[in-house]
Amino acid sequence: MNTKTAFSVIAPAKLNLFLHINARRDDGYHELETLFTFLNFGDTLDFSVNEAPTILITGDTKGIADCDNLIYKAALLLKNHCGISSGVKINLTKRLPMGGGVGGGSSDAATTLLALNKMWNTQLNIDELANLGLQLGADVPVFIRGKSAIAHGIGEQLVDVELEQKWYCVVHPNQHVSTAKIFTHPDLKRDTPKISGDWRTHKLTNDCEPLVKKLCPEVEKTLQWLLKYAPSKMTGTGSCCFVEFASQVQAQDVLDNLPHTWQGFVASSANVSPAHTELAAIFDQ
Ligand SMILES: C[C@](O)(CO)[C@H](O)COP(=O)(O)OP(=O)(O)OC[C@H]1O[C@@H](n2ccc(N)nc2=O)[C@H](O)[C@@H]1O
Ligand SMILES: Nc1ncnc2c1ncn2[C@@H]1O[C@H](COP(=O)(O)OP(=O)(O)OP(=O)(O)O)[C@@H](O)[C@H]1O
Repeated sequence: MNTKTAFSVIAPAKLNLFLHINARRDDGYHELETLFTFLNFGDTLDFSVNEAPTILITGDTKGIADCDNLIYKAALLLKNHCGISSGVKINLTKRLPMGGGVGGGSSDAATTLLALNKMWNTQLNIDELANLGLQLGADVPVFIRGKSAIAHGIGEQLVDVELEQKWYCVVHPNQHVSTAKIFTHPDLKRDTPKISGDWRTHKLTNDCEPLVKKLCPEVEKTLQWLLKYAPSKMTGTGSCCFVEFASQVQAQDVLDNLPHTWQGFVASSANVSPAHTELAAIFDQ
């Protein structure tokens, strides 16, 4: 049951509908141009009061130590930033593949910040939460702001866009791709010019795709297999690949035919993050 002391919230997946890398900065991060959308599919985080003043993480933590878990880090960051004495229990049901390019860890962190800001009544505004989130990862701010957007900078400068709702079949080829490994690889293409004018009229690619295909033949195989159905793309630094359709039936057909060695899911896109929609239903009634 959802009450204000015990409630569940989604940590949705994101897709990078394109991802251009424009330059490497002096601090090692990369200047990007990328289009983010959210999916109605993700992890579930259950929040409840902890009588002790500690942050307790349970569930599918898959061997991630508490001190490395982005959920724990997000809760601790907000607790320390706002001088909160309360604790919290957070249970994770993991559905998003780790190292899959669908932003699972970043989304878990963002949902934690958004939910605890309500539960602890810390009243930070979205800009403050996004700035805190950026300390945890370049992808966290878009999940905090919760709007489909084109991102610049390292992914934190966001301009909202309205996209048509689509259905996606997202396939995980059972490969973990390290974001850091791709961004430090000498063969990564890092010189795509910034888009001038309307992005919709440009050739939109994922600059990580050629390198990830080379390093990870299973990703190449997945992209090839998906081509039978529709133009296939990779999200983020991989390993997940996806195809886009107007209808759920078309996306489900791909999933139904998926080779057993891979996993996948079907989801629709949303211009507003489902985490925001769910939190509003719990707290803003
Ligand atoms: C590739 C994307 O998934 C696209 O949405 C994100 O930019 C990655 O976001 P993220 O996983 O939250 O990234 P972080 O945890 O901040 O960084 C992971 C690794 O990627 C590198 N990184 C990340 C973002 C960026 N714009 N340039 C980078 O070079 C960082 O140096 C780091 O080694
Ligand atoms: N709650 C969490 N969920 C998933 N990964 C976590 C979490 N906390 C820490 N991590 C670490 O973060 C790493 C990246 O996980 P994540 O699932 O966000 O990758 P990703 O989808 O490729 O991300 P991105 O698209 O943002 O690069 C994992 O390999 C794991 O070690």
